[in-house]
Amino acid sequence: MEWDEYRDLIQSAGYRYNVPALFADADAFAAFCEDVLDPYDADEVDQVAGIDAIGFVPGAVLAWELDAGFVSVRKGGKLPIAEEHRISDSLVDYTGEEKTLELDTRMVDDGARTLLVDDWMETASQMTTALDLLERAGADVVGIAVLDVRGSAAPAGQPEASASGDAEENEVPLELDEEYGVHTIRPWHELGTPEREQ
Ligand SMILES: O=P(O)(O)OC[C@H]1O[C@H](OP(=O)(O)OP(=O)(O)O)[C@H](O)[C@@H]1O
Repeated sequence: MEWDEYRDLIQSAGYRYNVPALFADADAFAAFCEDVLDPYDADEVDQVAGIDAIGFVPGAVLAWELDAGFVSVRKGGKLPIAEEHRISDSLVDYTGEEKTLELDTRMVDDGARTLLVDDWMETASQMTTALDLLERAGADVVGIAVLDVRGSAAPAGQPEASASGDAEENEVPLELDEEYGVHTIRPWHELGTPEREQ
C-alpha cells in the first residue's frame, strides 16, 4: 500500500497520529502486516518486542507470523515484578512530557534476535529507549519496524513542530538508521539485519 493511503488513514483531529484507525480497516491492516513482514523470514527472528500500548497490536501479529515469542516493553508502573528483574529508563517524547519504559529482563533470551515494533515514531524517543532496554537485557536487535512519520506534515490540528522541539530536533538519530536498518522509506522502513562491526 502506498504511503499516501496510510497517511490518510492515520490522520486525526488531535495532536498525534491515529494509527488504530488503520488497524480497524481489514485491508489496510493486512497490507500493513505484509509490508512490514516482507523482508523477514521466521528463521531470522527469535523474538518480537512491542512498545506499550499500540505497538502491541502489530507486535503480536508479527510474532505470530514469525513463529516468535512476544516481549512487551511496558510503560512505567505496569510491571508487577520484583525490582531485581526490572530495568527502566525515562524519556521525553513527542508530547514534551517525561515518560518511563520498563522491561522484565527475564522475557529476553540472551542473544535473542529481536525485531522491535511500534505503531509510529516521530522523535524516536520511545523507540531508542526500548532499544536500549532490550540490549541491556541481552537482546540482539536485528530490525526496527515502525510507521515512520519523521519529517511528515503534522496531523490536522498539530503544529508542524511537535511539542518536543523544532523540526530539526525531531530528526531521528542517524545511528539508529545506520545500525538497525531503519530507513526513511515510508510508510514502513525496510527491515534488515544490521551490519555490525565484529
Ligand atoms: O517518536 P516518539 O516521540 O517517541 O513518539 C512515538 C511514540 O508515541 C506513541 O505512544 P504513546 O505513548 O503516545 O501512546 P500509546 O502507544 O499508548 O498510544 C507511539 O505509539 C510511539 O510509541
